[in-house]
Amino acid sequence: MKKIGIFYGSTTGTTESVAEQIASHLGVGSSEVYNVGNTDAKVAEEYELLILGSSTWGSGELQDDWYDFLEQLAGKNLSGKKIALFGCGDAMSFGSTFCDAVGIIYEKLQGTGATFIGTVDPSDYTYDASTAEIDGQLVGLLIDENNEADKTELRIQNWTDALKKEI
Ligand SMILES: Cc1cc2nc3c(=O)[nH]c(=O)nc-3n(C[C@H](O)[C@H](O)[C@H](O)COP(=O)(O)O)c2cc1C
Repeated sequence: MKKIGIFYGSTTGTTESVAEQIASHLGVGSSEVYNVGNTDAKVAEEYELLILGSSTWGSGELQDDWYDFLEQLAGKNLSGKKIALFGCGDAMSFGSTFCDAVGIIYEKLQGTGATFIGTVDPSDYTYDASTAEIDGQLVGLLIDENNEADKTELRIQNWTDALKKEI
């Protein structure tokens, strides 16, 4: 198994909780789970697989703590590393910007040389639009604790099972 670091930004704790659940499924210790609000992006260089998670705020914007971290990360050479994305959002109240932060991170890190893994079939979701959907696939795991909390556990289980096969 490759060395995995999980990096999240979370305003009310939802994405933090999902990050912890992902860690537990992948056997990643709590010392490898980082809040981007108090972490130097240099830490990411230590890992072979970066699992990056952000909730979406405003109207389709990154969670606040992500801005600086993402800027720093985007300036790095991440060739040879893999990146898997996840995010939390609300498909009922924000159906046209559902989990857009995931799409923002995906776009921003395109020039880093990293390989993205962990795409998800969108057919299990109902939303109007999301920048996380590219070419008919979601570029990461989307979680909606506000409306579909009952699906969260299985979504995390399926995603982490699939990730294990890609790493
Ligand atoms: C003011 C406000 C704006 C939001 N904007 C969006 C949005 O554009 N898209 C979306 O999918 N969710 C949006 N949400 C929902 C949050 O992303 C969701 O509640 C998430 O679980 C919060 O995660 P966190 O506690 O980890 O920050 C918004 C919530 C609030 C209160």
